[in-house]
Amino acid sequence: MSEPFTIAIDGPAASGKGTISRAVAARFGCAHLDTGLLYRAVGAKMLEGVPPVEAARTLTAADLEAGDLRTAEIADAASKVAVIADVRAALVDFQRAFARRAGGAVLDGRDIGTVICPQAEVKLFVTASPEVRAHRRYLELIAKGARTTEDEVLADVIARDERDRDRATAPLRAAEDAVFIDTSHLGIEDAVEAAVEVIAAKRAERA
Ligand SMILES: Nc1ncnc2c1ncn2[C@@H]1O[C@H](COP(=O)(O)OP(=O)(O)O)[C@@H](O)[C@H]1O
Ligand SMILES: Nc1ccn([C@@H]2O[C@H](COP(=O)(O)OP(=O)(O)O)[C@@H](O)[C@H]2O)c(=O)n1
Repeated sequence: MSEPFTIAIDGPAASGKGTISRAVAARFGCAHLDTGLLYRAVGAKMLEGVPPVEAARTLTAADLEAGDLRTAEIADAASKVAVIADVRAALVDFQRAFARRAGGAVLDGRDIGTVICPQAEVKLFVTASPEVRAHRRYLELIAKGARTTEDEVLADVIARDERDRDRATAPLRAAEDAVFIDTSHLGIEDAVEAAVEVIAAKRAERA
């Protein structure tokens, strides 16, 4: 992809959007931005005592690589700072510039197809049942040595989805022109193939 070509991938917690995004970026040779990491980095700073809006306005690349941001505690903090309109506003320009870079870009998050890149050439909305998502996230967390239970992870996932769907600014929802991929009964390879098919068809339309 030599011209800007934006692929927006949204969906609830642990639906598989990051896995699909990384694979799609590798397949089409474009850059990938996990926008959840921006909110996680701001959430982590809030837990250290930095006011969230200040953290968002001064975020650096190093903050995105600071330790393990993929913990349950930081996920919860991320969804709390993500409710604050000024936090979201501080992160918009960076995401939009990334989306239009030469060579194409894949961004995954909650509001990419609706707010950050409403003009994206491809929009996907990745879903799976809460139980399937919690199971996958549970396996991921215990593999890293976290002490938790599947019930606890399910409660966290449901609470975070509700906060993300119910907030006033840029709530989690599918864009009207998004293509849905339900990964509840799809393995990783099949989920990636489903996404690749949609993207390849859109690229062919454009050629
Ligand atoms: N289709 C799938 N089948 C089984 N496991 C999956 C699938 N997609 C993702 N996973 C696993 O589920 C976990 C969450 O996936 P991830 O892509 O990080 O989700 P998200 O980015 O939506 O939070 C990871 O451990 C990942 O390997
Ligand atoms: N574009 C985005 C990305 C994430 N977020 C917030 O950041 C939190 C963490 O996002 P994430 O994508 O890392 O979470 P997972 O889906 O990987 O569990 C979400 O629950 C949202 O509250 C957001 O509001 N907008």
